[in-house]
Amino acid sequence: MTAEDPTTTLLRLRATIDNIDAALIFMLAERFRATQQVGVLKAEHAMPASDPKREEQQVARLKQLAEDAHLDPEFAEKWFNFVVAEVIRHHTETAEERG
Ligand SMILES: O=C(O)C(=O)C[C@]1(C(=O)O)C=C[C@@H](O)C=C1
Repeated sequence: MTAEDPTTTLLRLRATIDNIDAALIFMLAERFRATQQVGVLKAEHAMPASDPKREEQQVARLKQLAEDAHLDPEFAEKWFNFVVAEVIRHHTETAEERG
């Protein structure tokens, strides 16, 4: 069996990366669609934008999942905190608009 040409290998791997990046964008869009509704619910019922206890549970769960998947748990936590900071920013804006 002949080895694959390095350029072909690179292109093949990049095609996989592109598919995964596209899936991540769709997943993130769905997540933000859900959190947008949470933001409206919270604003309408005068609930606080953030819920640190819930975040603690999410981080613990995601770090365990990351470990199981051989992904750096610290990276998983950083990713989560980055996304949640944006969600809280949206919630705060929604509360200001509706409050
Ligand atoms: O579950 C909530 O209460 C949300 O507002 C969603 C969410 C999240 O993005 O997962 C965001 C902010 C909260 O601090 C906790 C979780």
